[in-house]
Order: sequence, then C-alpha cells, then structure tokens
Amino acid sequence: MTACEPTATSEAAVMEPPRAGGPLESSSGARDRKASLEDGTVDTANESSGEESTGEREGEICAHVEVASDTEATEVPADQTSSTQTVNAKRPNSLPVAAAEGLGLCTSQGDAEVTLRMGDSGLAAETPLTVNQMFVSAVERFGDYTALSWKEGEQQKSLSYREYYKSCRTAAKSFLKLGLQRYHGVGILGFNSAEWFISDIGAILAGGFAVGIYTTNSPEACQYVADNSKANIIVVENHKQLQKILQVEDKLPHLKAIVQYKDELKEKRPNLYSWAEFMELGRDEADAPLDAIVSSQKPNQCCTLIYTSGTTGQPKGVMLSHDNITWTALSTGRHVSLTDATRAQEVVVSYLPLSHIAAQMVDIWVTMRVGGATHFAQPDALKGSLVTTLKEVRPTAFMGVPRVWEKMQEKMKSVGAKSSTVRRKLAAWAKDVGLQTNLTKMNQSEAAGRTPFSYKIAKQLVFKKVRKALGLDRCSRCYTGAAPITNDTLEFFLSLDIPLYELYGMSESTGPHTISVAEAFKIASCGKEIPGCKTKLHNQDSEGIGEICFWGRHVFMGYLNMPDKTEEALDAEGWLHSGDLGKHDDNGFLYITGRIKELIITAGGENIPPVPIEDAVKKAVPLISNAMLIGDKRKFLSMLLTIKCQLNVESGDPEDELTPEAVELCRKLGSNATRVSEIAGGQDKAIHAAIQEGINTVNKGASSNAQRIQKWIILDRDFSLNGGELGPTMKLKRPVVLKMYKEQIENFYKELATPTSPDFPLPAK
Ligand SMILES: Nc1ncnc2c1ncn2[C@@H]1O[C@H](COP(=O)(O)OP(=O)(O)OP(=O)(O)O)[C@@H](O)[C@H]1O
Repeated sequence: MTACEPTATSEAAVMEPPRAGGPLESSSGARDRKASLEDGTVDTANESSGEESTGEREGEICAHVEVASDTEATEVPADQTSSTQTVNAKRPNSLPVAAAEGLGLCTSQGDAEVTLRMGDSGLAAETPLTVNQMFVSAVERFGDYTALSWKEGEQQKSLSYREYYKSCRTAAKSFLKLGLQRYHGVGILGFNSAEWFISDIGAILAGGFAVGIYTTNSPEACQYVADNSKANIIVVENHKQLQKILQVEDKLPHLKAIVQYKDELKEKRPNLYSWAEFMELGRDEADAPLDAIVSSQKPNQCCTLIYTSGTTGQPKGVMLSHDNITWTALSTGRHVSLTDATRAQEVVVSYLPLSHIAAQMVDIWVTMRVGGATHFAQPDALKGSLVTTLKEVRPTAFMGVPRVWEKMQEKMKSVGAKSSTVRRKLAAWAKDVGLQTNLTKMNQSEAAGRTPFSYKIAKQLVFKKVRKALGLDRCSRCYTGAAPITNDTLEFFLSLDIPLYELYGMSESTGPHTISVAEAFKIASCGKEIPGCKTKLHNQDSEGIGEICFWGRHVFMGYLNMPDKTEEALDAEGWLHSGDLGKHDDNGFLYITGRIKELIITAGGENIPPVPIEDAVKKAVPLISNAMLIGDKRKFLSMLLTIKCQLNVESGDPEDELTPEAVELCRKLGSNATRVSEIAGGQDKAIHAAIQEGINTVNKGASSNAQRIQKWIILDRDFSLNGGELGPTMKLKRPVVLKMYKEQIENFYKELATPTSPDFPLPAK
C-alpha cells in the first residue's frame, strides 16, 4: 500500500516500512549506529514483507504529511480548536533529521500528526481506528457482555460494554465541563479500578491525553508528570494520593480540578470533587460538543502519554497515537489467539500498575478488542491478596512481571519445604517429568506428540492441584514480561506444567514487540514479532548479537517536548532502537542478551553487561534478594547485595526480619541469624564466608579478570518499589541506587591498591 488509507473520520498519513539497510538508511550522517549499518551488518531475518525503500518514498511521506494536515473538517467547539488549528498549519516537523528528510514518522509535539507505518497486506494494512471507533465496535458486538467487574465488600459489581462506554462518555463530558483542553493531560493516580479505566478513556474521548501516574511517585515526581503533560485535571484514588497533589498544586499552572474516586472526601475544597459529583457534572450535558471532538480525532494523533519509570534516567512522556493503541491491541490479540467473547469470554485480572503500558495493553485495550472481561484485584494484590482473587476469578489469561512469578516460586518452595517427605518426593518426581515432557514438546523432537504416561499421572496428582491452588486452572496463557526473568524461574514453572510465555517490548512500542505462544515456544526466548512488525538487529557482532530495533504500527510517535531524545530513539528511517541487545536463532526466535543502556564500561574500557553476573551471584547464593554490579568508569567491579527479608503487609516496605526461606538457608550455613541487621553488620562470619564462596565461584567463570567482582557489601535494607530502588516492573533503577549508596560505593574505591585477585578476601564494611 502506498497511498493514504481513508478511515471513518479522516484520512491518516501512511507509510510502508523501509528495508533494513536500504538507501534511506545511509542518507543520515549524525548517528554512530548508522555507520555500522552502512557496513552491512544488518539482520534481515524478518523482512518477509519488507519493501525496497526509495527516494520516491521520501516524497510520498512528505505528501502524506500534507494530506494529513489538510484534512480537518469537523467543526469542533471553540475552546477545543486552538491546538488542532496549529496542526493544520504546515508546521515544520520538530525533529531536525525528520525535517531535513521530510519524514513525518515522529514528532515531539503533542498536537501533531504522524505518518502511519502501514503495510500493504495482512494486519499491517488494517484500516486505522481511533479509540472511540474501536470502543463503538466493541459495544456493537459485545454490548451486553460484562466488560468490568470488581468486588465491593462481599458484593460483586460489574459494568457491561454498553454501560462502560456510556460512563466513559459521561466522564468525557465532565472533563470538558471542568475545562479540559485539547491535547492537555488528565493525570490518573491510583490503584486499578473501573474509575481508572473510565477516566483514561473519558480523557481520550474528550480530546485530552490519558496520563497514568505511578502510585509510588513522590509529590515531586507527580508534579513532574502533571506539569510535563499540562494536566488540567488529576484523578486520584484516595486521601493519601490527594495529599501528594495538594503539596504541589501551586506549582501546576494548568491544573483546574482534582477528582477523588475512592473513599469519602475528608475535606471540602473548591475544585475538589468526589467521583459521584464528578460524574454528575456531565450527566445532563448535550452530546453534540463531545461528538464533534470525537469525530475530529484521527488515528495518527496522540491520545495517551506513558511516562517511563526512569530506570535509565529522567522519565520521558511516550506519545502513543490512537492507531498505536488500537492496532497493537488487534495484532496482539491475534498473535496470542484470544477468543472472541461471542465464542467464549476471556477473563483477565487487573493488578499491575496501570501507568505502565503492559498493564494498559492487557487490561484495557487487548481485552476490549475481543470483548473480554477485566476483573479488578484488591489494592493489596501485591502484598498477598492476588492469589485469593485469582482463585475467585479463575482468569483465562494472566500476565505477571518476573517479580510476581519469583514471589510465587519462593512461596511455593517454602510451603513445599514444610511438607512431608512423601509429598516432597512426589513433587520432585512430578517436576522432573513435567520439565522433561515440556522440553521435549518444546524442541519438537521425535517424541513430541506422544505424551508419556508418567506425565498423565503427574498431571492428575500434582499439576492440576498446583494450578487450582494458584487460581490458574482455567488459564491457558501465562505471560511474563516487561523485565528479564531468570531461567531458574522459567524452568520451575515449566516443570509444574506452566509454561511462561515471554513478552518483550517497551513503552515506546505500545507494549509488545515479540511474544512467545504455545505453538511456538522456546524457553528463555521472547518469541516472535506480533504480526505486522519487524525486527532489525543493528551492528551485529560475530555471534549475531546486535541492538534490537523495531518497525511497525506499534512504534510510538515520539517523546513529548523532547526532540533530542526522540531523535536518539528513532533513526532516520523510523526504526525504534530499543537499547537492548539480542539475537535470533535459526527459527527466528528472539533472545534478549543484555541492555546497552545499562552496560558497564570499566576504566580499562571493558564492556560488561551486569545482569548475567548479578543473576549468577543470586543463583550461587540463594540468600541474596538483589544484587547490583558497580564498575562504570571504575578500575574494578564491586557489588551491592541485599538479603531476602519479609515485606510489611500494610506498606510493602522491606523489614529487618528474614523470610522463612532465608532463615532456613542461614541455618544450613551454620548461622542463627533471623534479621538482616545481624548479617549486614558484617558480624556473621558464616554468612560472609558463604557469600564470598558464591562470589568466588562466579568469578571463576568470568571471561576476564576485569569481569571479576572484587568487593561487595550487604546493605541493611532490601530494594523495593517504595524505597525507589525498583521501578514498577521491578527493574532496578540503577541511577537511583548509585545515588542512594554513593558512600558505600565510594568506600569500595578508596583504597589505593587495585585488588586483582579473584579471591579478594574481605568484603568492604
Ligand atoms: N521479556 C523481557 N526480557 C528482558 N527485558 C525486557 C523484557 N521486556 C521488557 N524488557 C526490558 O524493559 C525495557 C522496556 O521498559 P519500559 O518501556 O517498560 O520502560 P520502563 O520500565 O518505564 O523503564 P525506562 O525508564 O528504562 O524506560 C526494554 O527495553 C527491555 O530492556
């Protein structure tokens, strides 16, 4: 397809993908990574529908941008038009590279339009839709099906698709009445709930941006997001979240109103509304102004901002277009073969932070595409109630970030450790059978298809019971993603006949880029691209490892008001550079091998990916909860370690008390410690010796002296979400940890002599 694809409301600018390493690629000079592309070190494994990129296409792109700029037809209320009119003016693209080459694939302006990356066949060629169009279609097909459900006390509540849509429209009218302007944010700060979804979609229908704010954000971090997105309205969950906004309210010039969706308002303030008051505002408003806004929206305009959690620096506002969302939901649903509600309704449990794209995609958008039902977990889901909810709801698909699966694994192990010898032996036998059978199936060897009898027995005696105990007995698809998971956890669940299908992507790719599925599953691989997307491995080394780059309609529009960062992320042809390293196997399965964005480059110039070393240490010393390797611009490597401890049930904060598993491990090592403080102080010789031994083992496997850990320290508190050391997907926020433990780190490097022995004896205190 080389022409604009007309949509129900407008024409959206479109573009077909460039061929990896094609002529356009070499036309940019500015970026380092281009040089190696020109060397021809490009993987084209997934180019089946790749088109030759030509100079003519550049011309086409310009033309399409102009078409897009000329197609504003619908009349929109006066206070909604100003930004849109700016779009219609032939504004130069904000990016120097884009401007120079006439590309319209990206922008850093919230009110701009981009060229859609249409393909000429298959899903990539599907007609682009706005969020409203997708929702209307869902209501037409699944109007009376349950869309959202939740528990209030002992009562079960729900909304059908028809009611859900109506509520979103009412919320949209209320937002407009409160003064929401086009392309301004509606911040949403709270735990997953129907109100969260309704605020999100209401904001989009009203022409604003839906902007999730992490509940763990400090007042200042909330302020940053609200200010950056020019939020006119902030929707908060409760009094606690309200206090954060009130603390920074004076510094938010665009803020007009705050809405609190749970609990009674504890105080009266002008422009503070309860949820009921808020919905009342829009209840009797006329339809016409909202309809005019909705029909003026185009698929290639921004509707959602996802703020990155800052594992690699200052949070950035990832601009997602209507098409990014509606198309990615379509492609993902197809890829994982979700069932349409008219045949059997899919059910998911919503509990992961909704300000993250993974949760939004799964809980809101993919589920809507197939008419599925989303059930809201309790706010204390991650503090322990999740499994209870899972057992009540029995989801058909379930997504957990690695930490969720690790927690389940730890819990199951500690329960298993307390069971009788016979039960333990039975479980060990069943797990062995489960692992072998699943690995055989995975490798599709000769034996595939012939399920051994022992597997059938293990399934009856163990696997079915485990699934039931986890609430996963109806769940044919269990996913992990958004952060790296260890092989240990993958194998643990595979041995229990629960294959974890891995999902890989970024906020900048509207969530998923690759997902493994039952029919194409390889342990430790993130699977293959969702249909209509392509991968390029940039600057490959001799092992075929290169930077993973994405192409497709899931690639974001750009970072809001950050042209430089946008230009860093997207090359001149529009390939999204992930900053992750990966390789393909012969069958096109993608494996993530590291993150360029967290590579340690020592003072000696050695490039060291920290995660494999950190994982190896955690494996060698199971007592360790988190490990962070230090060594960037340093003469040798050192490591910060934390110990597995209990979490406070209320706050989720790490406590001093060790987990039962950790206490037992200490016993085995000859220590009576029950608290982190007894270990962190350095007085527990047995534990120190065991950690040193584990580190020595890891050091022995190091490929060079520079890759050996020379010093380490046990910190007195585990890393946590609340503490700020971990992001919402439990990825380490390395810059935060570096800052928090600056003193301890400096102590590592104070000594004059550089230790080089792999058995460097004493840990720093
Ligand atoms: N299955 C996976 N395996 C390994 N790493 C993954 C996986 N899925 C996602 N990631 C990592 O997460 C990154 C995407 O993170 P995301 O877009 O969610 O941003 P974030 O958590 O907000 O952090 P940041 O602030 O670094 O952008 C990927 O680039 C990759 O490094």
